[in-house]
Amino acid sequence: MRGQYGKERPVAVPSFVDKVTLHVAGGSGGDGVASVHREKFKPLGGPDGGNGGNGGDVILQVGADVTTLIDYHHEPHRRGTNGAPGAGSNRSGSNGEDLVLRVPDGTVVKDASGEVLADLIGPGTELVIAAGGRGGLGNAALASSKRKAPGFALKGEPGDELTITLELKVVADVGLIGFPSAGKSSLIAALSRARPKIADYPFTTLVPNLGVVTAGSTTFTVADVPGLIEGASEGRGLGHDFLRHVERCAALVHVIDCATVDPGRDPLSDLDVIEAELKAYAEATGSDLLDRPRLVALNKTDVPDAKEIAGFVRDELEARGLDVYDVSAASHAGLRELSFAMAEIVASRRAETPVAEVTRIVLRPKAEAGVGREFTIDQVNGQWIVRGEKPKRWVRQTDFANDEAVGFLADRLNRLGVEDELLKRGARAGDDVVIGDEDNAVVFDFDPQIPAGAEVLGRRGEDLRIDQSDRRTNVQRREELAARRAHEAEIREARESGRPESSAATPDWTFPEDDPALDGDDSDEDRR
Ligand SMILES: Nc1nc2c(ncn2[C@@H]2O[C@H](COP(=O)(O)OP(=O)(O)OP(=O)(O)O)[C@@H](O)[C@H]2O)c(=O)[nH]1
Ligand SMILES: [Mg+2]
Repeated sequence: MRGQYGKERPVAVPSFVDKVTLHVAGGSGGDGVASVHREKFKPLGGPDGGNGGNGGDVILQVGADVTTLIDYHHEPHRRGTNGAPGAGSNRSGSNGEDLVLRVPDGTVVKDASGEVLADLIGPGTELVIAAGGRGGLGNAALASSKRKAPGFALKGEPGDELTITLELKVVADVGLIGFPSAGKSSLIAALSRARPKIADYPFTTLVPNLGVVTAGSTTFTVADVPGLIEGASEGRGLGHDFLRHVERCAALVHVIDCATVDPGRDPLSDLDVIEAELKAYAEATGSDLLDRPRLVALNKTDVPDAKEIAGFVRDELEARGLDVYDVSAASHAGLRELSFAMAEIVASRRAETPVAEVTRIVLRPKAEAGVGREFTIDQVNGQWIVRGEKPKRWVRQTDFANDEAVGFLADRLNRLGVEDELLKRGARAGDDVVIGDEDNAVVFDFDPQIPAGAEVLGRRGEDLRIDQSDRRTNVQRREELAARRAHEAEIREARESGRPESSAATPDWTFPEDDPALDGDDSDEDRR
């Protein structure tokens, strides 16, 4: 819509949004880089590729001054900033910035299936809803004594990505409940500075209004929710949706219209209808709403007939154990007593409940492979499916265009015991081994004979993976070295004396000079 001067005219928008669907994604981690230090007269320096920065998280944070979710209604896609890639000369990429999404107190976070992930209460409370991806290691960080100049780097990982719904449950101390047009909005307007819409037709209030009331030394909040009618708990009228707003309240006030001219309605039956709705709601949702103390405000007593009706029902209500107040939102009669009664309940409830501490909630991915295990292997349709956080992550970090990087992945998987387990389970060479997310899986040919890493390939005839399991001590190494020297001397002697060397040519042991099992650094790169 364009106004007179071509400017955007403000479009009417709902001012209170209490339920939104949001798509959140952590920033991607930056790629590590493979680079070799270059200097004059030193053409082949060491690896100096820096690490990629971590992607930024998406964080939900309760803000004391935030009252609606409307911003997310307008912009439902949010993501953290990506980490920057590493660079040569050991320069790390910068980390992506976290994206902090401020939400109102009382925001319930659910996943796409409707499962509650968190209930965010108390200003400052935070939830890391989508973690950023880790940056990949550069080749400098991947170098080790067995892999002096890696020609590859790890890729940054994508951040978590998920669809959530945010639902606002008003966190108020006192909830006003009652039939449409009972005068709930009028009452909150008379008690506080809230200025809700008031009209003589039902369902004037469509979303809750909050007001702040001070009585004596207690300051508390009062929520005016949309009118309830019979069947509300089954979705009639405005339905379930707003009953959840009174769930958090310490006390409920029945606002009863004593001036109604509707046939078939009177204060007692109105109260019964509302109570039945609360009960049905509590049963359907498992809420403990029925435990809340109740007050009764017999409203509109400025109307003579209404004052009389209020007098008739008072005894009956008190006999039910209820605290009853004659009030008039119009003349403000009885409001002082009512507000002090509310304050008293609120104060005693506050004294019982300790102040909620500011919490930071971090959702960790559930251990996919089960407790205490790094991975699981299942056989499905003739394929071997390897599941586990680490294998999945390592696959994401691998640059499959680089053979050395693929070898490094195979090395890591073997160190974790994947190959051993596959052999144990009866996998044969040529079988498909699937690792990774369903839609992002990588299929390998199982080939247990081929040495894993590119550098491992450099030493022909040795299967280093066998040696890895039996770590040798330095004493053993020295002994083996001495044995090898002796053996070489034997061969030399044999050559010099013209004897055939065949008998001495194949020692029955191997001596990798650079045994990967002796590198203490492997665990560190595996943890990334
Ligand atoms: N005479 C009189 N009229 C009142 C009083 N309180 C509210 N009303 C009138 O009752 C009508 C309904 O008032 P609201 O405050 O909008 O009622 P509500 O309970 O918020 O209604 P919904 O939002 O539709 O559920 C309006 O016309 C008010 O002016 C009162 O104390 N005395
Ligand atoms: Mg209202």
